Amino acid sequence: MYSSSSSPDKDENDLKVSESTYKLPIIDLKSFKSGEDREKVAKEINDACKRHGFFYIAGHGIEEELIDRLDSVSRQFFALDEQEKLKIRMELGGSAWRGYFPLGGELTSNRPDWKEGLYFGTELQDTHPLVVSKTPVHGRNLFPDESMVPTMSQIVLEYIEKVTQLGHVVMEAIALSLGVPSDYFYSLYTQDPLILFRIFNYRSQVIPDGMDVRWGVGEHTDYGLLTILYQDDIGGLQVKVGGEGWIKAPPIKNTFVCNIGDMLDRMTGGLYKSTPHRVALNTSGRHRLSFPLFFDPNFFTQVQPIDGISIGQDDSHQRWDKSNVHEFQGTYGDYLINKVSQVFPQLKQNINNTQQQRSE
Ligand SMILES: O=C(O)CCC(=O)C(=O)O
Ligand SMILES: [Fe+2]
Repeated sequence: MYSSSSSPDKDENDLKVSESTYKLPIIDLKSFKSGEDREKVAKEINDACKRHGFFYIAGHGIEEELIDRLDSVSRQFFALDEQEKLKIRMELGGSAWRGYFPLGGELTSNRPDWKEGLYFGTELQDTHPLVVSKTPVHGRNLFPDESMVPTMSQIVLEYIEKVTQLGHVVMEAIALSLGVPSDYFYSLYTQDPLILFRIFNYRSQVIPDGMDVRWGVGEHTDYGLLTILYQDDIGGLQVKVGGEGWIKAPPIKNTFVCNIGDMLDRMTGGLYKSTPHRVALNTSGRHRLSFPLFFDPNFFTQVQPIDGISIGQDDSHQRWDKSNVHEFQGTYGDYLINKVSQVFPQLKQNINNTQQQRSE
């Protein structure tokens, strides 16, 4: 999830990406989940978040078989004719912000990203009060016809459910890593978290002449608390770590990549930074699939700094979006919609239309 980036012209795909032995840490959650060694894991998370804002998690308990099934139905979907895929295009999802967007349908840095994708979130029925009241980014998912991609809906919903549970566990570890009670985030922000889930396909193909495309996804930070990303074996994710420049975050079997978002940066007064990242153009000859799940504060909560943590310094001059996350006033929903409208002007339009209909 991202908004427009500064992406200066000198930022070519392979420029200054360190090939060195620098590695992001892998944190094994097994002993945290079993309760055996929570302090050790909390300490590792503390180090990782202070240094990079990115880490891998192993021992997460999500079955490989579920991920394989998700990968397989996603490939089936992206292999369909464009016409078929467009039957669930995002415009049909309205302000719920769900559905398919084609290649070039999302802008970063006012340039199209070289990816197509599917947008999902927590499944809410049309009768749910938040759907009845047309709350943005809440609603029913759009799935391909069962005859086209059998079982995709069940697999996606099962994956969202399980990775959301994992998100609660990682947030407990993050709470302990900050010296607050393990249920700190749950009790204040994530009892009913905002969950958005994407499936991206970064096609490996030559960019047509005249199209100004530089990245799979341009430089950005994520907006919420925690992103849990599964990526296939192709690679391309790059992370900007302080002092080191851009480094690669390659796929590691049986792990997820986690990174913290702007709201955790805000709550920790910048102690845990939301770290910029981007995805290089895919030239591997095979499609690259990635599956980020955004585990975010409840839409209606106002995200405040943790008691006792000093208010973060204004770092907007260094940030890709030139904004100051410490200064923001409003709910998480306000923050999100404002950001998202920059990449999907159409969503803002849908929300405005909905609000207008409501007031008529
Ligand atoms: O596809 C990836 O590896 C990363 C995607 C990403 O950064 C995002 O969706 O926010
Ligand atoms: Fe991201």
